[in-house]
Amino acid sequence: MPSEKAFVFSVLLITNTKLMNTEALKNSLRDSVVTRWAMLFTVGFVLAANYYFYDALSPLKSTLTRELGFDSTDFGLFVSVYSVPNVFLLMAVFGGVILDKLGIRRTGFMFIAFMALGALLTAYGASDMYRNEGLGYAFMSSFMPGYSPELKMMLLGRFLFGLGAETSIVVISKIIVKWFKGKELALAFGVKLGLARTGSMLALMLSPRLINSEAGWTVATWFAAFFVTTALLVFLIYMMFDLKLDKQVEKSTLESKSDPFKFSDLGKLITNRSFIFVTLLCLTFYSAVFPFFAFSADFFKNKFGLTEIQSGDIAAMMPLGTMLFTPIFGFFVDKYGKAASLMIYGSLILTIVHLTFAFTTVTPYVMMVVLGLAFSLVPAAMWPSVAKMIDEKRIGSAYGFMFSVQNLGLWAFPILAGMILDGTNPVGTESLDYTYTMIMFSGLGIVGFIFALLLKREDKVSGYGLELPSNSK
Ligand SMILES: NCCCC[C@H](N)C(=O)NCC(=O)O
Repeated sequence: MPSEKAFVFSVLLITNTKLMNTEALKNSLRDSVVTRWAMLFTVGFVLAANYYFYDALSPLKSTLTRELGFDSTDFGLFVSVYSVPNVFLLMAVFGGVILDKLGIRRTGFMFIAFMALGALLTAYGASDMYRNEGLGYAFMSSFMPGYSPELKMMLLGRFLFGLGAETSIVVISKIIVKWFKGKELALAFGVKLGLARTGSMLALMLSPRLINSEAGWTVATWFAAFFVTTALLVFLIYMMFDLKLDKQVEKSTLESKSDPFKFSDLGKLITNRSFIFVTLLCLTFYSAVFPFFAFSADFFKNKFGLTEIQSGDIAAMMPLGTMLFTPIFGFFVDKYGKAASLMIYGSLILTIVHLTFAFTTVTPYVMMVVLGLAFSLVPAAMWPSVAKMIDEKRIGSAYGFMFSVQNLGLWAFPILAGMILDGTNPVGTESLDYTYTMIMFSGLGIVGFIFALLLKREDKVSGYGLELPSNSK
């Protein structure tokens, strides 16, 4: 019968197409171990440049005071302005939404370009060229006389850098999910973070050495800015591979584009209790780490009477530790799970380290490595856990939302740390007392610990399987 034949023919056709699609999927670029790890190292370079620039001026706090007249509050303001676009303009949220809408290539390029522009402007603001009545100097001198024209130009640069930097991290997180979901996802996140921390470590070690260059201390800021500009070029290489993968996957799976973004999606995020606890842990934990890290070299210099180079080297112990530990914990999470428990241990260790810094003189070399342990446990477990709670199509918006909330802390706590320092140390004090600042960071650690406990308890109800290995979910 013709209708029967037609039915059998269509069943055969569908089965055959499905088989072909599965075959093509198997052979897509992401299935080549070498290619997907090469992609990770390519975007890891962009991340390393991002983190390098973020930390490049941290070991130069006293140089900024000497050369540009910054006090601790100015320095805190400079560190925190990075977060202003992400908190007050919700740039990381919009960046995530734009990412889910426009895709990885266009969003990535646009936001890394912002990073490069911001980095170049910051270096320009500190340069002799600008300070000798260069372009924009007169304008920056014409308002808010309480703030120097150098500080204002550098704030503008860091604002633009922050606007690009956070969204570019969201883009890179989505890239990792795209290439590694269902494979060694947590390990990939661990290596990605290890590469990012390489940037921080290099910044802490190189910047205090570059300020002694014959061409002057600003070599340190220009070097950082050119590193970021190179990252923009490196991202172009990634874009070519991303395009190729999309063509393969489109052909083979007839996969629909991601659904258009709806604001109700944000509503879904903020009513997901596990997501809320992980976001609040992200806010408190990172507020106790990054703002502390920005002041850490100056803290060691003041508390232990060290030079700029020695203090930078000690501060660099923390990212050095994380470069080793984060991939190991990532591997552990993939294989054995226990992500929620690792976040609890990480928060506890963080609190103990800060209390030790506040009240003892235990050698900072050891404590910074221990801090590196805490700073590996939580990130290695946290970021892949989000991919278990949230659908891949919404992962950009989810990471963007978390980053915006986290940036509230990265904005407020450097300013608070600077104000506490200026407030508890009379003007002209030879060595700054950091005790109260460290108590503030310890308090954040304790609150983070509570959110980590709540997250683990909630996981038993929600069933996302945070305690289970990666491929079992
Ligand atoms: N580069 C310093 C700020 C980065 C913050 C970023 N939103 C983030 O959380 N990255 C993950 C990490 O563990 O570094």
